[in-house]
This record gives sequence, C-alpha cells and structure tokens, in this order.
Amino acid sequence: METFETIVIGSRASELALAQAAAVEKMIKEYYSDTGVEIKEIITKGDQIIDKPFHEIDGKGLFLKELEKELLAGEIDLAVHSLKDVPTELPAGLELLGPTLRADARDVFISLEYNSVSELPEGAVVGTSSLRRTSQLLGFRPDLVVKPIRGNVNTRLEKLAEEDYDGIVLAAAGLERLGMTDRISDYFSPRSFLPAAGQGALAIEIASDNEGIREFLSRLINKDLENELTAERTLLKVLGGGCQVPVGAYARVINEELTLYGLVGSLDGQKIVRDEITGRPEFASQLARDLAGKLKEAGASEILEEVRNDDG
Ligand SMILES: NCc1[nH]cc(CCC(=O)O)c1CC(=O)O
Repeated sequence: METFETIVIGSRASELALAQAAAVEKMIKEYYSDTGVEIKEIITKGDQIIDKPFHEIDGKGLFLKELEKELLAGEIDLAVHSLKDVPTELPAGLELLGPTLRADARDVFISLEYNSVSELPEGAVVGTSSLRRTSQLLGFRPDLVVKPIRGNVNTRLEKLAEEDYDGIVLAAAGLERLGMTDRISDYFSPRSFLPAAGQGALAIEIASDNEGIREFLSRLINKDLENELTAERTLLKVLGGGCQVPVGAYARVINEELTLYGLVGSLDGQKIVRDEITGRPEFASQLARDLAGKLKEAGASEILEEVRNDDG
C-alpha cells in the first residue's frame, strides 16, 4: 500500500469547518502516527453570502465548489464537509469515502428564557431558515412564529441575544464541535423531530482517481455508520431533495437491525407524513427506497410539489 508522508486536508476557513478538519486530522493520526497532516484553508462562495436563507441561494454545493477544484487539481488530498451540506449527486471525478465519524445527530432548542419549545408562550418567535425545522416546529406548535435566521453558529447565537427571537433551533453537532453544548436548552428526540439526512456526520471527499488515498483511508470507515448514512441519503435522493426541501431522515443500526425514520412536511406544518422501516443493515438503500414509496403513497409527493411551487 502507498504510504503518505503528509496528507493535505482542504477546509473552509470557518471555525466549525476547521474543527471538523481537526477531528479528521486527529483520526488519521490515531491510525497512522507517522503521517503528517496539513490543513489548507480555502474561502468558499458560500462563506461570502451571509444574508439569505440557504434555499434562496443558488444552493447546491455552494460551499463545496472551491474545495472541489482543489481536489481535482490535486492541490489537496481530501476535503472535509458536514455531510448534510453535501448534495446527493457529486460532480464527475469526485466521490465520498465511506463515513468515519458522526457527532450527535439531533436538533436542539436554544433559548435564553425557556427550557423547551413546549414552555414557549403562544405566538413566540423561533429562529430557523430550515424548511424541515419550520415544518416540524409548526407541526406541533402551529401558533409559533418562525422567523428566518442565518449566519454561522456564533452569529445565530448573537442574534438570539440581540434580536427578538424567543428561541432558535440548531444542530447539536455544530455546538458540540465548537465546545458550546452548555448553550443547549433542550434536545429534540431524533425519532420524533427528524434531523436532516447525514446531520452530524463528517464527509471526506476525494478525487475518484486518487486510489492511493482511498485505500489509505479505508480502515477509518465505520460500516454501521455507512449503512445508516446510505439509508438516510438514499431516502433524501429518492424523494428528490437537497437542503431546500422539508425532508427529515434518521437511521440507526441497533442489534444488527437498521431502522430508518422518514418525514416530509408542508411549510405550515399542517400536512406531515412520517413512517419508519426496519431491516438488515446491508439492505440500507433498498429499505430507503421502500420507505420513500410508503411516504409517497401517504402524500409526500403532493407536499413536495406544493413546496416547489411556493418557492416560485
Ligand atoms: N445548515 C448548516 C449546517 N451545516 C452543518 C451544520 C452543523 C451540524 C452538522 O454537521 O450536521 C450546520 C449548522 C446547523 O444546522 O445548525
């Protein structure tokens, strides 16, 4: 097997991205103590647009393009991303390695005054720009006012303190990576308030022709995690989604059985279709297709069609 003196990881320059790259660096060093790791910071287009919700910007792969150019040019060996920000289809010549690490997949509620969403007074204002979070929040509290909020995790926490939000919803994983879990007021159960496909997991992207790095990193891959994420991402893909659709997906392998939970919801939370499926982990993608079929039968396609039309 080819050995590497130094592996170059490309990362966005944000604090969260750098923390993710550092997690992969640490992991590589645990497996290969003699290999050096260098982190190359790259500013992406997505980092420069801060004033619009994700689903309004020419979204797909916004944060990835510059990193992908460097991968294809052989300037970096691998790029680390939050898996949930990686589109289900990648450009030619690039691929994801099997997953290695997943932090807490749950969404969390953060408030300076209230311990949970149920404690919020009628008409309270909750900050999120995610269609998936909006639908689920309004699904169990139709009286809430959902107000868009953007920026990185730190910016959103500042807005919570300075603007008129009673609470915000974020991913636990981001806060965990930044060492800020003490800000969390409440954790949503991932089986009832479904996270985004791949939430909390790190994706390692490589150039497909870089067989050396693929083989070198293959022992970092976690098989159960790979099946869980295959199930979640296949469900999202079959339902035709990216981060611009109100689709939730969450899978766990327990005692050699994989259970996949899926949800599609309208933006006002009035129509929510959810279901789950259990089977053998190695059939992850088939299970996801079957669950997508069940969700469609229950009305998911109509809901997604309406959301697309809403978007204009
Ligand atoms: N949508 C933005 C985004 N992309 C990745 C994370 C961090 C969590 C993760 O790695 O899944 C976040 C923040 C959030 O959703 O609160």
